[in-house]
Amino acid sequence: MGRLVVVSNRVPTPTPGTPPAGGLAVALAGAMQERGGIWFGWSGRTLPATSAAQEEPEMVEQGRVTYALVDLTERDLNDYYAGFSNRMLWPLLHYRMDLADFTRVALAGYYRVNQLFARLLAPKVEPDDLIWVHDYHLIPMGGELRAKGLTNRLGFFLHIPFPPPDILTVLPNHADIVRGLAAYDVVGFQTPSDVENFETYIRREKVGHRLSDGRFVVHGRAIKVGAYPVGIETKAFTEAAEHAAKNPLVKRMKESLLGRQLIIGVDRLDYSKGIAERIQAYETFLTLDEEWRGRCTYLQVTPKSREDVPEYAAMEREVAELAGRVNGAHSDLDWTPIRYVNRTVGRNALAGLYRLARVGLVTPLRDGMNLVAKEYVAAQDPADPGVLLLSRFAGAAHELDIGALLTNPYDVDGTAGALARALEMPLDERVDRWRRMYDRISKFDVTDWRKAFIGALEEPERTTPKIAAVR
Ligand SMILES: O=P(O)(O)OC[C@H]1O[C@H](O[C@H]2O[C@H](CO)[C@@H](O)[C@H](O)[C@H]2O)[C@H](O)[C@@H](O)[C@@H]1O
Ligand SMILES: O=c1ccn([C@@H]2O[C@H](COP(=O)(O)OP(=O)(O)O)[C@@H](O)[C@H]2O)c(=O)[nH]1
Repeated sequence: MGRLVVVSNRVPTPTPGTPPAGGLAVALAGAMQERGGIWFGWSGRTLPATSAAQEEPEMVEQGRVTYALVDLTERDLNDYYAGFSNRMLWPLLHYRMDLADFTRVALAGYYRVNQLFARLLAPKVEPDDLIWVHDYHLIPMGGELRAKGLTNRLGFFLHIPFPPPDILTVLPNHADIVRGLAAYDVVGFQTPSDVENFETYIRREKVGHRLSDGRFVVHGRAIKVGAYPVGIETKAFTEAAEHAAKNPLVKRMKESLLGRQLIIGVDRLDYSKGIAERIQAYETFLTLDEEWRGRCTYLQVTPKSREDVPEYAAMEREVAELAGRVNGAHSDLDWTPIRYVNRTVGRNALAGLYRLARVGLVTPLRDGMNLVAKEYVAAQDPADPGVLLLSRFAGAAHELDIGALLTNPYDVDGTAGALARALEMPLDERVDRWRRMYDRISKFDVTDWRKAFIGALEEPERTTPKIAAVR
């Protein structure tokens, strides 16, 4: 069996005790420790803009994983990460054409960093290694590795949505981006809708078609394309929640509630997460359902994210002002409706907070998957579970629609009504809904996800991803 070489922009720096806030790092960390191999990517450090690019990655061994970490210059990081990845691809792939900002300078930086990564990684690769590249920052990486003569099996997984062609074609270089995907042997998306959008794109743009055996021909290469919804470490997360009552943060939180029902939201500070719309829905709920005033507390945990991107700085102000205004208008001397916290909470405490909460509010405007939704379900007490209020536009809704209360986050009044329904839901209905979701995330967890994708990469013709059997 060849080694696994994982490539992703975000590599959790192997420093014990620092929780990675971001689903990709969370999903891959366990999988990497279990299988072992090389994890290659950005170190999280920057070099001054005038420095030369790094010539050799820093190699750090930890357990079964060797981390190969590359520092980026400020200029490279700005053009590739803050620029093309997060001001063009991120908004566009989250259906936000209004926020997309395309510049040739940022595009050049995107290709420059992909070339740098390929140049530094290629010499470390052995002939039978499996290479698995992750996410929108690194789409051209496969083509760059092929250009260096690598014939290894190459897989790519997109953690964020793949939008319909009318949106994708707003990207001036959409044709090159899709040609980049054709360099891989397996391309994985989060949901069947993303696969459908990809198929519609290649058909409409006349660059490929689906074969009768299910594979796709794209730019003349036969590749496997499928939905591999990312999971969580369900069992470990449940155990963390069971033991979290002793956690000092969880204890303090519980005591401070004074018997009120807890509503929880946990999201990076990102416009895709619909935090402002969620706060508005909560305000509407408090206005319409006056009997709940003083009887519930909404905790919104929101670590800051991508602060160098102007749209994120703008929304940081917007959300803080909104939370402040709602608290100003509705607080009482002994009650604050929203606790808005801009800090990262560690995994164990988070598990305990989810378990305390009667409602998990997960209402993104658009999200590739959303691991918080699955973690909330995993953390619940089977005898008295909470209710997941989930946006129909989260990838997780494809799996958790069997038990969650689905909501349209653009419909503020509808979300407010769903919140009241969640808080008032009788125990037997809560148990029934939760059980169905819990079964699903237990039957298909992060290990199954990794095995399904790697199985397809190792034996593309013969492997049927487990997900196909479950749905
Ligand atoms: O690395 P950052 O810029 O700090 O952002 C954090 C991660 O955000 C995105 O996560 C996505 O992957 C999750 C796991 O598959 C998924 O549940 C979520 O819906 C996605 O938004 C991004 O795609 C990652 O590359 C970032 O590391
Ligand atoms: O304070 C926080 C906030 C978030 N997270 C974790 O960050 C991940 C967020 O992943 P998700 O897929 O929900 O969204 P993303 O941020 O990747 O878009 C989840 O595992 C959360 O538990 C965390 O550990 N601490």
